[in-house]
Amino acid sequence: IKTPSNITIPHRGESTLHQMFFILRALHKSASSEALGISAAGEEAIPQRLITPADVGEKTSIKTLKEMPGPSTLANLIEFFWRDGFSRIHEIQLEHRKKYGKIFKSHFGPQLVVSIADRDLVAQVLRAEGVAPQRGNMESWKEYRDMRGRSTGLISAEGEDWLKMRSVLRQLIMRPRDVAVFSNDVNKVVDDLIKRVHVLRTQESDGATVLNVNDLFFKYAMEGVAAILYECRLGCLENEIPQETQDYITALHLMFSSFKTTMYAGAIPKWLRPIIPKPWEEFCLSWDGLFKFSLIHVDKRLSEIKAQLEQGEEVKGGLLTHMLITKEMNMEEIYANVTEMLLAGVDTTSFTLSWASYLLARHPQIQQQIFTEVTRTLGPGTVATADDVPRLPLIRGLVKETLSRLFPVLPGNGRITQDDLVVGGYFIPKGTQLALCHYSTSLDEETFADALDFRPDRWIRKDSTDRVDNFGSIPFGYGIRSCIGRRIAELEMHLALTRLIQRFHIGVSPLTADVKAKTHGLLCPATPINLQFVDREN
Ligand code: HEM
Repeated sequence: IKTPSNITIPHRGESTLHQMFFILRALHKSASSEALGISAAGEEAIPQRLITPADVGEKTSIKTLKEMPGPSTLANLIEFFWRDGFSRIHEIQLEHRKKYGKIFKSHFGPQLVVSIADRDLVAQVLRAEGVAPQRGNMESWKEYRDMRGRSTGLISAEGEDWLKMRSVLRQLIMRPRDVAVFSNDVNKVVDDLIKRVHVLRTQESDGATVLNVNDLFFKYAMEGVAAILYECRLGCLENEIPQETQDYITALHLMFSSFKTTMYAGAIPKWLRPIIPKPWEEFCLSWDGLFKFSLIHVDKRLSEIKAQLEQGEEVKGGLLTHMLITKEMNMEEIYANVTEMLLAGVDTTSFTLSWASYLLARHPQIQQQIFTEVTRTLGPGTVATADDVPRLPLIRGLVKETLSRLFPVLPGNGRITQDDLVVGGYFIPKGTQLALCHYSTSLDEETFADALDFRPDRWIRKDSTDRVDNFGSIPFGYGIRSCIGRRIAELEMHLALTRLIQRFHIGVSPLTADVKAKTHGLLCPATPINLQFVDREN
């Protein structure tokens, strides 16, 4: 980015920052219906505006929410609080889909959630979205920001505020070609990932095993996304991690590891906070840590830019530089957005890489096919860039089969309806919290034959009409409110997996039994994945 010399750089004084947990938050909130934007009329609602079946192509007569099947409040309480349903949200989706059908309702205290577990109904809901869709209730996020005088970012913002920031950011990182320019930066991080594999495996007696690969991929994902967002390196993959980076990791872990606690931060009414202070305190503490880290890095880049301008030098840079120079967002909005993007971009990417490596290790023949494709396409030892990825359909298929089907890291998503709707023959009043059940749709045999099989080649298109992607698997969401970091995440995953497959034969360590998934905000491994990385002969 070239900067005209007359440009003034804003300083802080001038301006006022996939789990995942969007749907979990909605599911677990016990805030009042009003706060949640649920229609006051609730289940018994009579349409304010007459919606005819023809509006949505329905042929049957419209039923009310009261007629919709679903588990009772008591059954839900037992499921979630007694049988630890929080860690089995994905399995519960499948069970409820089987028991109640494509669309069913659940009560969580005063909160009504309508779950949609069908590809076509999900499509109908998302296609009917307005200009600023709402995912779920973000009151606790907003409360923290108001308390500290911070701005909302893309995840937490709504309405006009969201629309404004989204329109800035979507110009910058939504298309593959926007992020292709980061190939070299990401590849430098991949170099360090490979070096780290070498270091870690020497620490084990077989000289091949990397214990708990998610720890490695977490550091890779954080380093990769920060290289793009902050335009700097954090040292996550070094032997000695710098203290400020370590502090950030602690804050991030606090946010996710004490997931239930931080989730309850929003669920526990304010008047109960003096009696049960811990959830809210931890919630604030972890946000403090996340924001602090962003402030350090954004301010550092700002100082560098100012210094360059003072020297009369041309300012070149990436995403952050662009945001700082164009001033399309104020400083608080920049802090909030990089903070929320870093938060959204690390665990989502690292769990997907862990699951993809695990699947490769469990399926040596498929791994060999992918290796053959990579070697034939790139030639031995060539480092892939974003431009090569379209020529590596099995690498893309590997990510899709992992993320879009077997282990969708966000097993569900949410929407609050912004208009009265008829879905699946039921009238759903404006303001209803919907849960879109991606885990169950991604395993639906009607959409994916042999749905439980790991087949990256199912994603290879035979011709231009042969579209295998559809609403049965939308791991990054859909439409105007879909994941803004999708292309960044894909770049990081494609480049890392290609290089790992080129360099190593990945096998399951004898220390690893069958690894099951559990929901902990995101769909993550229930036990550590330990893998062997054996050098391939080139
Ligand atoms: C495998 C990796 C990832 C997955 C599966 C994922 C998935 C998702 C999903 C499902 C949503 C909600 C979309 C919707 O409601 O329709 C979302 C939103 C979001 N994601 Fe990601 N994500 C990933 C990586 C990233 C990365 C790397 C970043 C940032 C660099 C990021 C930033 C965001 C943000 C800011 C939002 C909120 C967008 C908005 O509300 O406008 N994500 N993501």
